Amino acid sequence: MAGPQEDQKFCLQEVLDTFKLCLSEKKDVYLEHYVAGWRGLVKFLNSLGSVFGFISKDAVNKINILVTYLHGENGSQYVTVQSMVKYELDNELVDLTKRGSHPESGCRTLLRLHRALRWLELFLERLRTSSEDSKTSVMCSEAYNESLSQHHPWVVRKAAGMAFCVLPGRPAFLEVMNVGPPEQVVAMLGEAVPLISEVYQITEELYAQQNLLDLP
Ligand SMILES: CCCCCCCCCCCCC/C=C/[C@@H](O)[C@H](COP(=O)(O)O)NC(=O)CCCCCCCCCCCCCCC
Repeated sequence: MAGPQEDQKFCLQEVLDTFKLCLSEKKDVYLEHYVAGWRGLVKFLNSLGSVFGFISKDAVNKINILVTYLHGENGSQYVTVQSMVKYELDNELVDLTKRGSHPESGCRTLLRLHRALRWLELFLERLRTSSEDSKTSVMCSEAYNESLSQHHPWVVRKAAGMAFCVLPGRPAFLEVMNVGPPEQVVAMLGEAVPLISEVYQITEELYAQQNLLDLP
């Protein structure tokens, strides 16, 4: 469950470490580490202030759904994203075309986080390559418009846009990552972005193969 962890200080290294642990030797994605990565990111979001509360609340809600499966009686089926997809599809536990008796399947829940991971990848890449005076709010909304926003209704897009406006400037933003001087953050981002991108690609291919990219 999302415990007091979310109140602790964010550290980019920790998120990097969890995403490193995500991939098995045969490139399966471990759900436990995937959700741990998201927990770390939620900590970051919480440290930015209550304006982001509606976003972190939704992320925590989704993390908790997945953790409940992971620790539930069929937890062994949820060890990797690959095994989860197979198990839920084989047992008809996914609403495929419209919301029905399985509105909170692991597959549809993870898909929401997966789409947000693409936003993260685009945003962090912009942050990494930006100049000192670049605006985080612009980088954030560009990344959002290229990815996640397509899946959000107008009202959510509007609220997200308003929240982006109060993001701290680049120097303060890099500082909250608790890595050290900006050059060090940039170097760490150089390590983190490809990792995040690989986890994203593997999940994307799996979902595309199984026709799961539009789950309601
Ligand atoms: C750094 C600034 C953070 C800005 C976050 C950008 C993402 C904006 C997402 C806006 C989501 C609004 C909340 C509602 C979402 C739901 O409607 C929607 C659909 O769910 P449903 O189908 O169950 O109804 N949910 C979602 O799309 C999932 C959103 C999950 C967002 C998690 C965002 C975590 C951000 C972490 C920030 C880390 C910053 C990087 C630091 C290294």
